[in-house]
Amino acid sequence: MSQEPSQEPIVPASGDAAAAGPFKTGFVAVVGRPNVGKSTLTNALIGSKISIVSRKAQTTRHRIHGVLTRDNTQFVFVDTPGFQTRHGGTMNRMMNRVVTQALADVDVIVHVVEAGKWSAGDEQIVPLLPVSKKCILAVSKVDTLKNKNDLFDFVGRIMSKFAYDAVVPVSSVKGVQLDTLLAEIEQRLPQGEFMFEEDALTDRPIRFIAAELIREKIFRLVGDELPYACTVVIEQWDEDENAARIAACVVVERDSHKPILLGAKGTHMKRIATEARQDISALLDKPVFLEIYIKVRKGWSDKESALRDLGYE
Ligand SMILES: Nc1nc2c(ncn2[C@@H]2O[C@H](COP(=O)(O)OP(=O)(O)OP(=O)(O)O)[C@@H](O)[C@H]2O)c(=O)[nH]1
Repeated sequence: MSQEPSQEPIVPASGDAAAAGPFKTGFVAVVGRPNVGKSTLTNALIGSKISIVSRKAQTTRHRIHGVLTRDNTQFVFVDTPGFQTRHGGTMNRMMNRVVTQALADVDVIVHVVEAGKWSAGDEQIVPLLPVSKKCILAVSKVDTLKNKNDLFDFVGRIMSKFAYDAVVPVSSVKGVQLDTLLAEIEQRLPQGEFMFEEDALTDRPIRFIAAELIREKIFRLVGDELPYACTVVIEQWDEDENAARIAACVVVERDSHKPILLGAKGTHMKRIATEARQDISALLDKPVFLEIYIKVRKGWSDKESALRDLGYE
């Protein structure tokens, strides 16, 4: 994605009582194995599921997930794809490279692990954590724990693997300790002027977000059966002030993936399309007509060029 050249630093509007300096700002990466709750946590921290445009200053090579501005602090959350453990091949290597690069120049890393569940996937993340960075261990989904005392042993074992700067047990679903986690991150951000407008949430183009919303529905509904085997491409986008007509194509790897996506009598696909349409409609603030097609493109996830065509870097 192209980046705007740096402009004047942005400071909160004068007259805002909370806005007297010094200001803190920095990049925060939320990492962890798939399914530990990274996206849910990041969204809960930012406080909005859908985030739209409005980056002003500062060149960055990060992909911005969202920006949270609280009083004198701006948290810039950057995207790092899940560390893939289930799927071999080119896709993994590319993904892992992206993770390592993303970690190299952020200010704070939040390593998310799921309460009571440590697996080989988590183990693979530890050597990727740069020792020179501030790193916070967030133990997610604590609402699922039957015995809270088990948490002490669990955390103790993880702390023996890496010198985390802080540990915060959280539940994104129940809103437990999210403020504590933000405070721990904030403490470790460097001083600096804000890089984004205060209401900025992300720099992703709206079509990309629409495709992500569709992909999210697919993963929610059939993710276990279709791990990393599909992507979404927006093929048509006609929008006027009254409505948007969108055609999206879901690309899967095998013929056998098609019926999984469709579900019995098309029920899965219907639900995916309905939920995605509602979200995109809320995002655009107008009615949306959404058509979703399925295409089979054999072996696409193992071909770097095909991946690039589909928008992966
Ligand atoms: N009970 C409970 N479930 C949660 C919580 N946070 C996330 N989940 C669930 O855990 C699952 C995975 O959450 P995601 O946020 O998609 O996890 P992720 O780490 O971003 O996953 P990848 O995209 O595969 O890397 C979803 O079904 C969430 O609803 C939580 O605090 N409590």
